[in-house]
Amino acid sequence: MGEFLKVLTYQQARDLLNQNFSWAATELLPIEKCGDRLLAQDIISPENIPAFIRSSVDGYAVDCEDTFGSSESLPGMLEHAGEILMGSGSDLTIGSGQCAWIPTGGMLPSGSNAVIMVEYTEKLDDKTILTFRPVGPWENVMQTGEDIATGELVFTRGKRLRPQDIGLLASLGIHEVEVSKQNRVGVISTGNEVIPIQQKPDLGQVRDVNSYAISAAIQSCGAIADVYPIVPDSPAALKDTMARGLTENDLLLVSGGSSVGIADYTLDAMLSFPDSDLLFHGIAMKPGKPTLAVRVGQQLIIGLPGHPVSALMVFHIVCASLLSSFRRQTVQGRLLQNIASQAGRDDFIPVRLIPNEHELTVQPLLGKSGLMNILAQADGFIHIEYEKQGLYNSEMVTVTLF
Ligand SMILES: Nc1nc2c(c(=O)[nH]1)N[C@H]1C(S)=C(S)[C@@H](COP(=O)(O)OP(=O)(O)OC[C@H]3O[C@@H](n4cnc5c(N)ncnc54)[C@H](O)[C@@H]3O)O[C@H]1N2
Ligand code: MOO
Repeated sequence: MGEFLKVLTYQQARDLLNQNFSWAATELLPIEKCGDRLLAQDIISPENIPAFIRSSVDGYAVDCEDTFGSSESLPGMLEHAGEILMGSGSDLTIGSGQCAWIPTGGMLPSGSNAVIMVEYTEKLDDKTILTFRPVGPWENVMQTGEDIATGELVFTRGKRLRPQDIGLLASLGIHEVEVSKQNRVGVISTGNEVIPIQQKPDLGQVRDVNSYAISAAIQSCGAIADVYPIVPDSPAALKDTMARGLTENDLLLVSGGSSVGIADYTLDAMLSFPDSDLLFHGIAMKPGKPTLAVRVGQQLIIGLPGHPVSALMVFHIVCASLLSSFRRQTVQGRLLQNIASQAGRDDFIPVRLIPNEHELTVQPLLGKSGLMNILAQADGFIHIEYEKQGLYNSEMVTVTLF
């Protein structure tokens, strides 16, 4: 039986993993395939949006000065000089005292600098329009480049593309962009007691929770999870599956067997690869103490604790930043009870949020790391820092949301 070697704080562990993991290569993809992908290039606008001065309403294009002084009781009178057609430029020019019908999105004719909405006008006859209120300069108009100007930095490298971002790229006519290739992450569960979820466990057996929970977490980071069949407590079988996992993936996550028990072979199997280097074994955090990581050549194998709650929490806190720059949202709430902790380790405690009239209250969900239901009920988690010995009832705390 070994000892925990090279114990780090969770920040040191996270930094070390980030230093030893490189982004997958990039690929050029059509924007319709880029939802949720990470941009691998800056996007500079090649043109102005809008490219011409556009009306934002249906109405009449006018020189605003010609509407000054008009009111319900004393309407102004303008000559109807023509109509702007949608989707084409116009050589119409508005002279003094004239107006032209313009649809929403139409291009303003020269001589006009505002649009009066149709509901504030009345057609007296084919040639005459009454105006019942004044409009100011550039009222109801979108200026050239008002949305985006030529040469403007629209997005920076590393940004996750959301539907509205894809829409903006479409508006600029950018139909393909360089994005990071999706990382492939191998997921291995190990343990003689762990069985496929389709089977009914005998006494002493448990269904394989980690393969499913961890691969869902990997997918939520935008990466591809590659799940391997459960490996029994056999160093040779573990090494075989890890060897396959390393050739087929960018990163390997192995859950179980990471502690120091007699059947905990994960570390030995990792270190049996030539060119392997132990980055850490043990993190001063709860849950997650037995977490370990080994670099094999240019690749990483991370050993997550077997307990499903620990495995998932360690993934969120230590591993997720390898795959995604996405930061989880936080909210503030008032703690509902004292929580004791040990100085010299970071604690992460699942919590439920209870909305109150004026603030959120935070109910800690305390229990052992094997209790998956705790995490399923949690809205997020709170952090008790390394040097603290606990948190007090009624303290305001920051909750990181799942
Ligand atoms: N003497 C000590 N014992 C333990 C320590 C310690 O510091 N000293 N740490 C404890 C902590 S904390 C954890 S967490 C566990 C982690 O141990 P392992 O990573 O070696 O995991 P196993 O022993 O293989 O499994 C622990 C537990 O989780 C269940 N398990 C494992 N894999 C799965 C899976 N894929 N799906 C569902 N459940 C799984 C397994 O049956 C065990 O019950 O070590 C403590 N011990
Ligand atoms: O990783 Mo362990 O949860 O501290 O049970």
